[in-house]
Amino acid sequence: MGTEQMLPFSFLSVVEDVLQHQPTRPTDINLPSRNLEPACLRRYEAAGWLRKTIGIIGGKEFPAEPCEEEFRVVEGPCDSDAADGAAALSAFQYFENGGKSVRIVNCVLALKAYSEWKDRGKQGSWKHGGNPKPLASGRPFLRKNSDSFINTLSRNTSDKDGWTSDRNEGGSVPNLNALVREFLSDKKPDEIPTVLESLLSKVVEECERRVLIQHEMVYIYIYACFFFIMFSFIINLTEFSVKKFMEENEDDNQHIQLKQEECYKDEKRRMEVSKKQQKLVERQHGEIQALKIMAHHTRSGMQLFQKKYQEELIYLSKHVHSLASAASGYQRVLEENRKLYNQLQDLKGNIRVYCRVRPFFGQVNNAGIVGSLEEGSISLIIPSKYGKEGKKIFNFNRVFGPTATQAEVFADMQPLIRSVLDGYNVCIFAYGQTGSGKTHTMSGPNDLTEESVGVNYRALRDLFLLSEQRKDTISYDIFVQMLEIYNDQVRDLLATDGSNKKYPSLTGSQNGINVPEANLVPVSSTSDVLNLMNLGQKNRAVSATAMNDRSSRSHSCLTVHVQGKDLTSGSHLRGSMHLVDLAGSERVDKSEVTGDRLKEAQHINKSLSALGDVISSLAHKQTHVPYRNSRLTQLLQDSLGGQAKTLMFVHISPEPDALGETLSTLKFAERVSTVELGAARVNKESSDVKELKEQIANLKAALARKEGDDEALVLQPSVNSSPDVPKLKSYKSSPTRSSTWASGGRAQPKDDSSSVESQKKGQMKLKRRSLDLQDMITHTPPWPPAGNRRVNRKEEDKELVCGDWIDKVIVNRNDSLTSDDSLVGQWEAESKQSSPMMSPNYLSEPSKICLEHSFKVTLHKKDSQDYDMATTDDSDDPLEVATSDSSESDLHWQLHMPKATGIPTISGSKAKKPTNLKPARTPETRSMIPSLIPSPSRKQSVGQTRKQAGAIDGKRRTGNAK
Ligand SMILES: Nc1ncnc2c1ncn2[C@@H]1O[C@H](COP(=O)(O)OP(=O)(O)OP(=O)(O)O)[C@@H](O)[C@H]1O
Repeated sequence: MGTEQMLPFSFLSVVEDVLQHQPTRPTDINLPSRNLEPACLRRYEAAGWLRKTIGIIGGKEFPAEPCEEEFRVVEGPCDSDAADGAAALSAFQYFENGGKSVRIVNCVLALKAYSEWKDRGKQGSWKHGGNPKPLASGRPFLRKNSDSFINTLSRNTSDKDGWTSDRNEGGSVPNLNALVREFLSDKKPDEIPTVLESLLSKVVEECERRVLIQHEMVYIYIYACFFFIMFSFIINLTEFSVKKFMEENEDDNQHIQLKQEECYKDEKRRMEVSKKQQKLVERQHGEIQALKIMAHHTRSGMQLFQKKYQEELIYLSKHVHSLASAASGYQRVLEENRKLYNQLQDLKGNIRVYCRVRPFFGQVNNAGIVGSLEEGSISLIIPSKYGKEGKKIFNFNRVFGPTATQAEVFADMQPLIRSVLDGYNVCIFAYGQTGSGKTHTMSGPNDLTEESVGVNYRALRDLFLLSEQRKDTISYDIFVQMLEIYNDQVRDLLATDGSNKKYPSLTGSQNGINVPEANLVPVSSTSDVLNLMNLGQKNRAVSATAMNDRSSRSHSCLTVHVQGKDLTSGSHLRGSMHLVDLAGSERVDKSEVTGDRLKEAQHINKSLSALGDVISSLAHKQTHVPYRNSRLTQLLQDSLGGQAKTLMFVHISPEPDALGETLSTLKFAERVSTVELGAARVNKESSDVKELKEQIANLKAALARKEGDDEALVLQPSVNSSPDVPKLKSYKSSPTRSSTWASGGRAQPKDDSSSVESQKKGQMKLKRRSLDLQDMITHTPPWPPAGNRRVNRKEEDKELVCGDWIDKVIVNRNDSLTSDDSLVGQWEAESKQSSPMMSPNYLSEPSKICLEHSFKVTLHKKDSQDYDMATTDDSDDPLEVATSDSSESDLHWQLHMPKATGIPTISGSKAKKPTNLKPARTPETRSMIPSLIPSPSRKQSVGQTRKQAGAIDGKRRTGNAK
C-alpha cells in the first residue's frame, strides 16, 4: 500500500501494461517504444489513425513545433519512463505552443495525463490504441505548469475510476480481469504457477522499473521544473527586465526622442539657419559679386575719370598757365591802361585830384564822417541836416585814408614830379580847410623824420637822384624859390636880408619864372633844400610872430626850376614845379572874424574864389580865363593851363563838425578833376632852334631898339611926364641866382582887368623895356641872355600887340570863327589903343598885308607839316608858337622876316601884328595864324570881323572899367 501510495503509478496498470505488452498479442496502438519501428507507424498511418507521423520519439526526430494537423503522434523511445516522460513533456510543450491534439503512443505518463485531463472535463480526445477521432477545438488539457502536471500525475495514479471509466467509455480496452483471463485461458494449469510467477516477477520488475523511472522522472521533473521555473523566472525576469528596461528606456527614449526631436528641431533649425545663412551667404556672395562688378566698373570708371581728370588737369594747368599769363598780361594791360589813362589825362591835361583824409584826432579807430574809402572814391555819411540823408560818393584819381603814409602819397605822384626833369611844368597844390593836413602833406609835421617828411622834400630829393642818374646824358641845374602870398601880396621867403620884400604885382612869367625878382637859389643836394626850407619857415615864422600867426592864412609856394642840357644833342629843356600849400579854405562867415583877420579871410577867400573861377573857366573851356584876378592864380598861371601837369591834393578832416566845409571842399575838388587843361607840353628845344631863337631875339631886340629909339623921340615928353609908372625891373639875376640861369621870360598877355591906362603905361614900358633889352643883349651871357632877349622881345611884342593882359585859355581847334573874329576884333581894338602900328588901319595897308602874306606863305610852307598837325592836334607846334617862348614861330619869323620885309626895322615890328591876328586856336597867338592866310573868305570878312572886334572890345573895356 505504502508502495502504491508512494508510487506514482498503479500496480494494476503495470500489470495491465505487462500483460498488454506481451509480444504475442497484437495490439493496434500499443507500440512498444522499444521496438517500434517506423514501418509500424506507417501502418497506423495507412490505417488512417495518423494523419502524419511527425517524428520519431527516441531521440531522432522530435516535433519541434506544432503542425497544422489535427492529430499528432508523439512517439517516444518508449524504452523507459523517462522516454515517456520526455514524450509527454513534448506533448505538453506541443499544447503549450498552441497545438490542437496529440496522440501519445505507448506512453504511460501520457495516458495518465490524459486521464487527468479527462477528469477535468476538458474537451478533446485521447486515444490510446483506439480509433482516432478528430478533436473538437478547444483548449489543451494540460496546464503549462510542470508542478501541476506532476500533481496531476500523482492524482491520476490513484484515480482508478477515471481510467476505468475511460476504458469503459471507449469500450475497446479490456479490463485487468479480462486480461488476466485472456492471458490464462490458453495456459495449462500446470503452467499457471510458473506463468504467474513470471508474470509477477515481470510486474515486480516493471513496478521496480517504473518506480525507478518514476523517481528518475520525479527528479528529472523536479530538476526540469526547477530549471523550468528558473528558466521561466529568468525568462520572466528577463522579460520584466526587458520590459523594465524597455519602460525605462522608453523614458530615455522619449527623452532621447525629445532630445532627438529637439536635436532634430535644432538640426532643422540649424538647417534652416544654415539654409538662411546659406541663402545669406549666397545673397552676400551675389552682392559681393555685384560689388566686385561695381568695384570693377568703379575702378574702370575711376581710371577713366582719373585719365580724364589728368587730361583736364593738364588742360586746366595749360588753361591756368594761359590764364596766369593772361592775368600777368592783364596786369600789364592794367598797368598799360593806367599809363594810357595817365597819358590820356596828360593829353587832355586833366587836373589830377588826390584826396587825403586826416586821422581823427584822438580817436584812432574813428572814421568820423567817412563812410568808406576805396582807391578812387570816398563816401561821406551825410546827416539829414545837410540835405539828403545817406551816403555821398566822390570820385577822384586817388584817395588816401588816414593811415596812408607820406611815402605812399609821394609814390603816387612821383612820376609827375619826375616829369619836371623831362621839361614839363608841374603844379601840385594842397587845398582844404584849416587843420585838414595840407602842410603835413606838403612839408611834413613839425618834428621831421625820414618817414614824415612831406612831398616837397621828397620831390627835391627825387629830382636830385634822377639828375644824378642822368648826369652822363643831361646836365641839370635846379633852382628853388619860396614865396608867400598873404593878403594878395607876394613875399620872398628866401630873402636873407630881412627885407620882407613884397611884390604887389606880378609882371609875368620869364622862362617860367613868375616872380623873377625873388630869390632863385640853386640847390644841388637835399641838405640845400632842407636849409632853404628852414629859411623859408623861419621867414614865415618871423612874419607869423609879427602878424599873429598868419601861416594858415597865407599861401606858400615852393617853386623848383629845372634847366637841363642834353650833352649829346645839345638841346635844352626847362621845367618848373610849384608846390603850393594853400591857406585854409574855411568861410569867413563861419570864422566870424573882424579887423585884420576879416581882411585876411577876405583875401584868402578872394584868392581861392579866383582859383575857383580860373578852374571853372578852364572846366568850361572858356576863352577867357581870369588868371589875373589874384596873385595866387597869377603865380600858378603857367601850371593851371596849357602846358602844365597839375595835381591838386584835396584834404579833408573826418570830424563831423567839419562836414559842411568838407562837403564844399570835395565838391570843389570834384569840379577841379573835370578840368582839361590840354596836353602838357615839354619845354624842350634843340640847339639849332635855340641858336636860331637867339638870332631872332637879337634881331627882335635890334628892331625893338630901333623902334624904341623912334618912339622915344615921339614919346619922350609923355614918358618923362609919368612919374607914377614904375620903372621896369631889369631881368638880371639876383645875387643868389645862378649865373647859368636864363633870366629871360615870356611876357604874358595882360588880362582884361587891366585898364586902358595900363595900356598906355604898356607903351611906356615898351620903350623902357626895349632899352633894357638892349642892355641885356649887351650885357647878358650868350644863351640865357639870348633867350632872355628873345623872350623879352616876345613879351614886348605881345604887349605891343595886345596892349593888355590876355588870359591864357585852352587851345580849342574847334573854336568858332565868331570867337576867332571876336578875339581878333578884341585884339584889334586893343591894339588900336596900344599902338598905332598895330592898328587895323595899319594891317589894312596893302604893302603890310603883302608882307604878312609873304610871311605867312613862308611860314606856312616851312611849317606846313606842323601847322597841319596843329589843325588836328591840340598839342601841336602852333600852340608852341603861340604860347611858348621856345616857339619855332620865332625862328621862322627870324628866318623869313628879312626876306619878307627886306629890313628888320619897324616894318618887321609891324610884321609881328599878323602873328597876333592868328585865329583863336589859342587866343594868344594861334588865332593869328589863320588871319594871315590869304583865304578869300577870311579876307572878305576882315572888315566885318573888325567891326565885331570893335564891338567886343567895347564890351570888354566896359567890363574892365567895372
Ligand atoms: N595825415 C596825417 N597824419 C598825421 N597827422 C596829420 C595828418 N594830417 C594832418 N596832421 C596833423 O594835423 C595837424 C594840422 O595839420 P596841418 O597843419 O598840416 O593842417 P593845414 O591844413 O596845413 O592847416 P593850416 O591851413 O592851418 O595850415 C598837424 O598837427 C598835423 O601834424
